[in-house]
Amino acid sequence: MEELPIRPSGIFMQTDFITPEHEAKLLDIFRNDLQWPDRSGRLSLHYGYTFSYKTFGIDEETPYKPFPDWLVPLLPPTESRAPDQVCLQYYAPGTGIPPHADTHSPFDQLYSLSLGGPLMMVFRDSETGDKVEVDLLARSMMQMSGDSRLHWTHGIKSRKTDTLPDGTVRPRTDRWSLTYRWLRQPAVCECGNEKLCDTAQRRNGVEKEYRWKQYEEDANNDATAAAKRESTMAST
Ligand SMILES: O=C(O)CCC(=O)C(=O)O
Ligand SMILES: [Fe+2]
Repeated sequence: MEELPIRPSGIFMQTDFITPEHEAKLLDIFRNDLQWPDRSGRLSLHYGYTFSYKTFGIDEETPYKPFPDWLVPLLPPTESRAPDQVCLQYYAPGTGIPPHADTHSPFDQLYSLSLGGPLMMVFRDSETGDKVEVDLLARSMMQMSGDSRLHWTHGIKSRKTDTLPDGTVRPRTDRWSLTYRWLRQPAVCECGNEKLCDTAQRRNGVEKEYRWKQYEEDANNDATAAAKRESTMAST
């Protein structure tokens, strides 16, 4: 994987992680074989361990969901072990995900594989507010580490087109992503960023109710209420 020569630092990308033929087979499985929640907005399916936002550890009440056969060849080979949690998400054209930093303390490495239509992800520096768009091309595997993982938020605007740097307006089409997470043991982060880090906030006694925390709980619960809330959040 190659680090992108941009700010934020720490974004590693491998384009063409799989072949177009392999991708076509996966999209066929996603479209025809999987049981998706029956609602609008971004849809998620979870594999592996479910995370508990009460204990900040594995949710012992939810049984481990083994990785399906189609998922095994898609695990990042650059890590020494398989991820603890994988989330498959579907974005219909116009659907996004609010800006957030995935919770620091429970999770360490973070990867995302893009399939189907390309779109722009927006990274935002939590200190300066600077924004940078990164094009998530089909079949590319991205690792978010360092600043891009800890000190910048990431999100996807809810819109039907993206404007490329050369001015081309590119329509969105159906997109799927796989997000891979590894649990951090012990569940503490030493980055010290009080705006984005839940460990730093807890130590300073200022745990705030950020919208992205609610988003992560929603992603785990797949509640219908979450979809409603998100449709209002995403427009802000
Ligand atoms: O769709 C993606 O590529 C990333 C999704 C994301 O940010 C997340 O699930 O935390
Ligand atoms: Fe994320």
